[in-house]
Amino acid sequence: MIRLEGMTKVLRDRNGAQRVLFDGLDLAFRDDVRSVAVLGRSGSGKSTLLRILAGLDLRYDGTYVADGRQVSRQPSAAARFRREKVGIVTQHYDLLEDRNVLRNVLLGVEVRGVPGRRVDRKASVARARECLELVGLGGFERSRVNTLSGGEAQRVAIARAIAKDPEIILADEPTGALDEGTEEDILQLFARLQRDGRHMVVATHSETVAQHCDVRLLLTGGRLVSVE
Ligand SMILES: Nc1ncnc2c1ncn2[C@@H]1O[C@H](COP(=O)(O)OP(=O)(O)OP(=O)(O)O)[C@@H](O)[C@H]1O
Repeated sequence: MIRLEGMTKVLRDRNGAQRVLFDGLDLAFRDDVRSVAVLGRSGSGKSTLLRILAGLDLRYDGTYVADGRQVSRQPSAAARFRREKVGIVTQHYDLLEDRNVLRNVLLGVEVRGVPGRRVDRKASVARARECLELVGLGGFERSRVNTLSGGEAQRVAIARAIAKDPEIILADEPTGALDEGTEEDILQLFARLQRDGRHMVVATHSETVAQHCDVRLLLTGGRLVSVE
């Protein structure tokens, strides 16, 4: 489903010095693998890797293939790929504070809308409500985003990411703000999405989250290595 080959990315720090973040990194899902946990020290590049997989960061060398097709580094093609295939839970949630919870999740549903085709607003609202129920936030539809706790905001971000039923779900520390019970509920939801055929890449520092993934990889020295 997802394959990265020889991915190299070089950064420049504030002083203009070069730093090789990814150095010929390879990543491939075996047929039986639905979820991959990416572990690694702070600053090793986990979020950057997810941004590349999402088609948000296009400045790298190497090959990225998803669903048998090379993902273009041309911005509009990458945006189309993202719109059609990817749901992403970012580390800082990136919710829009001027919209209520329902409208934030609706952004995830309607982003898949094909340009020129009318959006079925009623069906979109029903889907957004369903996703809020799935993350345990039924009843929060009208809440303002800036009144939410960290864990509630994180679950809104998860609801938005899964709302369009994407083939690839990318999640950056998706349970970092959740208590143990809520984390377990979200991990069960992720397991269900995988049983339904979705693929996930999860960046995490949590051993619990990593153990719920099929494969665990450590990002170190600019490459991914297998860990138990
Ligand atoms: N646009 C950029 N320009 C320069 N450096 C960057 C840029 N984006 C990220 N970095 C640097 O790249 C490194 C990797 O960052 P990234 O956020 O991917 O790490 P991470 O493994 O997700 O860290 P954490 O576990 O703390 O979230 C960091 O040292 C960061 O400062």
